Amino acid sequence: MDEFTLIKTLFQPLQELGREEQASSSFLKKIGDDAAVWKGQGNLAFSIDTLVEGVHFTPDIPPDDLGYRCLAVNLSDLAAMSATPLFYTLAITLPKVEQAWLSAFISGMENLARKHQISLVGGDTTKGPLTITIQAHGSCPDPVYRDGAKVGDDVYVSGSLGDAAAGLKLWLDRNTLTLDEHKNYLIQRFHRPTPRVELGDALSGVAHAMLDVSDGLLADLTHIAEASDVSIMVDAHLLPLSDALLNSFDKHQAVEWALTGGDDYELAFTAPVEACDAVRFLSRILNIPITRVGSVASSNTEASVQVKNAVIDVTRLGYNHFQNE
Ligand SMILES: Nc1ncnc2c1ncn2[C@@H]1O[C@H](COP(=O)(O)OP(=O)(O)O)[C@@H](O)[C@H]1O
Ligand SMILES: Cc1ncc(C[n+]2csc(CCOP(=O)(O)OP(=O)(O)O)c2C)c(N)n1
Ligand SMILES: [Mg+2]
Repeated sequence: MDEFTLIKTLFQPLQELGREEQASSSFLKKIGDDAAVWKGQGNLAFSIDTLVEGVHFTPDIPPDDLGYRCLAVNLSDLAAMSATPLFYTLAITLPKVEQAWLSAFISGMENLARKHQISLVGGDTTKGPLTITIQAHGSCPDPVYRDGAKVGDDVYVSGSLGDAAAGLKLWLDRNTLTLDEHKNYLIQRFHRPTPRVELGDALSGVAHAMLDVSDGLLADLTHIAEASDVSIMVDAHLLPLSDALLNSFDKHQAVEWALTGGDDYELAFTAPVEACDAVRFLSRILNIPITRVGSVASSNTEASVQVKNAVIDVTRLGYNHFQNE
């Protein structure tokens, strides 16, 4: 059973058991998007993600980068809902308590927490194989879901794609390479992704559907296609590839990573053609590149994502825990 079948068949049924179902509907969204949305005093979005040594990061990642990364990937999920982060909880499992390592880990986390002015409000600490789980909570007056894509929408992504997958490769091979400025930039993009919090917030009322790119652009856009019952066409010629990536790897490799590599934590969203000026304006005032990479078509058969002009054979759409199990 693959990751998403497992979630759908085993975990999703548990979402129906809440007391609130009988009273009035207090959740705008439970399982199935980048975060759940609770409609209390204003909407609260909350999202949880775990990072496991050897799966999400290598054992020798600098601990300050790890602290930063753990919080960043969770804030990215809030951004993808157009939520503003408020507070977070942390569950950490450590093989041993090493003071210097922990101080560095905390400083990396603190760096990002200060930037977004969010406090840690609870958690859990245990001994065992290094694993970090963060639940991030945010206010969400006007959430953007995955299911709102409309036929004719343009499809956009923030920043550049493929950098993180390249960064992982370089980090693994670093002892056999000379690391120049470009290669160090790519490693940094893998270890310290930038959650697009301000952009996610600003896209509420503009984007029809949105998510963050964690597994790979094609895998993640498939979630929008399925939730919205549309097909998405991505033009590989339009993919935003950084100078650092193009300077360090050949074009085929760059395109493959941009389409399927994952770990970039950029936002992918759809918006109506009329919103094109608004998107351009946001890109300029926030100083974040935003690139149109395709469009939304009706799904005559099955909702899916197609790629044109791919210079590579697309054999997998992205990362999937338990793929082929
Ligand atoms: N063990 C679980 N129990 C309940 N819901 C889950 C579980 N694992 C994943 N989900 C839900 O499934 C959806 C997809 O999860 P995931 O692919 O991890 O999203 P993301 O890429 O945004 O982190 C989300 O709504 C998430 O909350
Ligand atoms: C050491 C290492 N090997 C491989 C990867 C690649 N990788 C691992 S998990 C993953 C997908 C994102 O993780 P997931 O747990 O699915 O995050 P979510 O989609 O829930 O945000 C990717 C691209 C990595 N980040 N680190
Ligand atoms: Mg997740």
